[in-house]
Amino acid sequence: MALFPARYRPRIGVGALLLIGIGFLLAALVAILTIGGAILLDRQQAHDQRVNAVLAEGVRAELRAGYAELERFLEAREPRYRRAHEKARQTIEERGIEETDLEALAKRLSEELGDPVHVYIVTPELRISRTTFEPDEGLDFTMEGMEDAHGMLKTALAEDQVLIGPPTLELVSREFRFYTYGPLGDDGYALELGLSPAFIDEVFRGMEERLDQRALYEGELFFLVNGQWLISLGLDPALQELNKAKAFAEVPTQQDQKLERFQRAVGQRGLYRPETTDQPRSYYAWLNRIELDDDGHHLDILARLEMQHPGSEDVRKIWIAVLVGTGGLVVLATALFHQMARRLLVTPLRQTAQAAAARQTVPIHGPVRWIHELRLLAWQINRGLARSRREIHALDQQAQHDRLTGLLNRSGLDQQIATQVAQHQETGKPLAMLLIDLDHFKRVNDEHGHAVGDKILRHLADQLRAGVREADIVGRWGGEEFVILLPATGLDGAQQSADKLRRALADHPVLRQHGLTASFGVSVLASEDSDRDLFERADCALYAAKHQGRNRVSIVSPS
Ligand SMILES: Nc1nc2c(ncn2[C@@H]2O[C@H](COP(=O)(O)OP(=O)(O)OP(=O)(O)O)[C@@H](O)[C@H]2O)c(=O)[nH]1
Repeated sequence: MALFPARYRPRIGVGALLLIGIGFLLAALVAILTIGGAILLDRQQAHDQRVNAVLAEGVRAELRAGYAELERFLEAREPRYRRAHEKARQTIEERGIEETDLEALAKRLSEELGDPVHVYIVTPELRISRTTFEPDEGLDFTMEGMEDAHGMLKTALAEDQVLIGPPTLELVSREFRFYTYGPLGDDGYALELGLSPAFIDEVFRGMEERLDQRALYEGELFFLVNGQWLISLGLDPALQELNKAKAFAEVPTQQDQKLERFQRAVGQRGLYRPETTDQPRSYYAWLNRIELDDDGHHLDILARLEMQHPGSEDVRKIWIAVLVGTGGLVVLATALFHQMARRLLVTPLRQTAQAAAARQTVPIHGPVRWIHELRLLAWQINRGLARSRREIHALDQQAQHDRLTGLLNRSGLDQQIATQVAQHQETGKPLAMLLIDLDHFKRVNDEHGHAVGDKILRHLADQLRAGVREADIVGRWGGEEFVILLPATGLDGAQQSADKLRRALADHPVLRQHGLTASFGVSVLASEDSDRDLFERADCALYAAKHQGRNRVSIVSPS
């Protein structure tokens, strides 16, 4: 059998409702995270592009500034430098550059200038070597690390990769170095090791593959030889004296912490922002790596950038917005769920419980109509209520009726008498009572047994019921004694009715077969009477009828 009648067929269940709600929430979360993620990605890409742009322009500007600074520095030196430079240039031009041997060149310069010439060489291992060429002395390459540098320099010169140009004397090798010539205080002249334009070109060739936009830039360019800090390209104010070589040598130990950051940037080969930096807008970008020789010597080029609006700030703001959005959505969804649960479940359940407690029918409308479980609950409660009403009614009927005759029993009669008395008091209409008792019924029981007695009682009841009006109330008071209430009937009418019944009983075939008759006591309700008064007077009348010989009607009217 189906659980529900067709008209109660379920529409939507609580489970489905929850699933729909959770599905909606998840979909919203996925949407928010997807959109947020897309925006984040977009911003991140925009940020990377901005960084690349500032790198491209910034690095170029850095290089230009470095050279300009160097030139200004050299040009601003004392006239002695200019004179020395000019003299050196003329010397080399006059004699040509057949001698590509640095030692020979330095020696010749020394002799021409009449002053000592110092050669500073920075090796890839960052060892600074100084060799002094006195006008009349030979070369001394006995210092530590000189052999390597000497070899490289010799090669560069041997390959005729030497360039002379103003304002400094530059001996340029395509490999990685240029040399500047300048006065060294009162000690003579110096050849300094630097970087060639060809080398810078090589740097850019690598970089330009990665950088294609231009933007404002503020920062520095750095070189890292074999993973160790070398120097920024622009002239450091601290290095503006001619003892630069000494400063170069001291840099690694002074910049230990900085070096660590660069090394991390090199390790990442990309944009790097130190987590613990005291400059939150500083970035370090790895640009390129140049292999210096076959022995693994290499040079990394790095840039430090100052970003006006660090991308990470932007990204962080978006993340916060996404998180706040998600949190807000969760709060909103919770409030929505709460409202839904209250409207669709809690309130209908509470109303259902109240209706059930008051034994009232649960109305099936609104959420109760639409939600499967509520509908089932309401329907079952209503069905149970209807059943219990029927049962209560049946029990009530049972409690107020006589099982043998089906007439009202004493309890039922009491209730009817009270009702009729109340109506009488209300309407003023008369009320009569007949009290009927079989005569010598004991004899029948004794002679024929109780079963026959019962049968006679049932016949008597039928006869009484059949002999009165529809509105009259017939009941069994107990034993063989019966009561008939006659609403809207006065004493005369009651007497007539009693006479008629008495005759009918006397003529009843079954009663007559056993020689049975009945005595009647009749009375009417007086206005000041209670229920009890009416019955007692009827009982008195019955007693009188019995006493006067039975099979008669006796009347006791209110005094
Ligand atoms: N068969 C049967 N007998 C009943 C029932 N209730 C009462 N009686 C009998 O009714 C008889 C009443 O006897 P009594 O009170 O002496 O009255 P009576 O014999 O009718 O004599 P009077 O009333 O004086 O004429 C008793 O024998 C009861 O057992 C019943 O439900 N069924």
